[in-house]
Amino acid sequence: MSTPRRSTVTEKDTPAVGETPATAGGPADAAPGAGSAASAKAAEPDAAPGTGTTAAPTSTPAAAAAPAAVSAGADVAHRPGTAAVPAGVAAGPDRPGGIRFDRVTVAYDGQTVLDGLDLTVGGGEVMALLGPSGSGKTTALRAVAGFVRPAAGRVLIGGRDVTDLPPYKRGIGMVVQQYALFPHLRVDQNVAFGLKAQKVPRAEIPGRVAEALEMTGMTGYARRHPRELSGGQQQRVAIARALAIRPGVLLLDEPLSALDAQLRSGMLAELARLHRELPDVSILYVTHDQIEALTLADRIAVLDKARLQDCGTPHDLYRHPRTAFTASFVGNANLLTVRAAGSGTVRLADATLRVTPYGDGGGNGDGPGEGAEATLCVRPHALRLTGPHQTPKESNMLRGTVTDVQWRGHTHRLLVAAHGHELRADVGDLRQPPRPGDGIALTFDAEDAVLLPAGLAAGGAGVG
Ligand SMILES: Nc1ncnc2c1ncn2[C@@H]1O[C@H](COP(=O)(O)OP(=O)(O)OP(=O)(O)O)[C@@H](O)[C@H]1O
Repeated sequence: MSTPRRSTVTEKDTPAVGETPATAGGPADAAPGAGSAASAKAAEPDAAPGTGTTAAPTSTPAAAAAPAAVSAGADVAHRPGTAAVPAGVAAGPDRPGGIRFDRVTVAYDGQTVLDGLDLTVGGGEVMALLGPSGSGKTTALRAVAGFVRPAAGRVLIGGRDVTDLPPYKRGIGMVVQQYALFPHLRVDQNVAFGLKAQKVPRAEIPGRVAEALEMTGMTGYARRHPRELSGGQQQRVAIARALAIRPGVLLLDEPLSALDAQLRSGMLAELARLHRELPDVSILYVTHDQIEALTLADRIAVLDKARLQDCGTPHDLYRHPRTAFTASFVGNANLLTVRAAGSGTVRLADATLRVTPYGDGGGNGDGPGEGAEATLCVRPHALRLTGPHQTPKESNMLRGTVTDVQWRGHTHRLLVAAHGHELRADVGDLRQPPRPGDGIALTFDAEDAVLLPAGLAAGGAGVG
């Protein structure tokens, strides 16, 4: 997979990206049902009318069957005409094909839920959309699928403006959390569904179904019904169905969240393998699981409150978050309120700490003036345990009192009250871990301490 670096430029700076024809195997003009696995989250009640489908299953693949109805549903965004269009913060890698959000704004009943999204998913790239609940991730995906119409902006797939095209003409495959298989159809029939709708020649269909089932390891299950499959197997069938149409773009909306932890990790590896086998397929992957995003994505786009907050490679976002929000959402972070003290140092209560200043690797622009408040991001694993009375050569030492010790198998997570914050430190599996009440000292390197604009720093943040 490609590993382009994060960019702060807008699309204007990279005009060719996403504008050239797709190289992926997706049909440019798929027939109805081409996105046969294309159903929005669990069900698309608003996409169902007029589809001529048979009874919708509990986890309705309504959209799969009903693409044409989308433009008429209540789901269609109004055009308020007042949508803010902020400058984009990301540009994609320079590979043709893929998806381009050209300042896409989506509103429901006049309320903007996606605000001027300016983002490119390069040809063959895996882009994770990561963000808290309600941040607009699924809405962005649905704008690509054609289930929601932007109030402003354009969506391009493979360089072609698809904003006004119905879903079935977009050459997309889509997989959602709840599998959305037709319960009354066998596995092979489910997989064949989109191909028939796409009017693939009858003689070709068995081969295409077999190919998709093989790719997903489901060859032996062709004649079963969904109820005879486990959740993981059903999701494989849903993926097979999406792949059978040979889409140029694969949209995955929390595809693993209905699975248990072990299955999730297995399926994650499967998805990575599938992507290696289909290097031209661009994947947009909606998740709020940072591990999934870090594992699978070439780049991660972080959304919050309807806006793109940051975009970059997993490593870049993790090592050099630009905002406290990104730092807390991509990986775990201790976020400490500090004051700039000049010459690459900050003050945290009575401690002076050497830090990575703004702009060093992270592109945070000008640093805070001396005495100004800022946020310091230190990852839990960057903290090293040392004795309370030691005076190491490096200046970055925080003294505190252990408030809790959690054994996590390969690490001990220490919670430490220090300098007005509760720090989290992941310090390896200790033979003799400290106990609550013990005084300890933690040290860290300046390059592991990233200075960020002030904000979000009440005693640390992050998940896990
Ligand atoms: N059909 C709809 N009508 C009105 N509002 C909607 C509709 N669909 C989504 N919204 C609202 O749009 C906002 C963004 O929703 P969206 O589903 O895109 O968020 P998300 O980031 O995918 O969240 P989650 O992680 O919980 O799925 C939310 O406030 C949601 O309530």
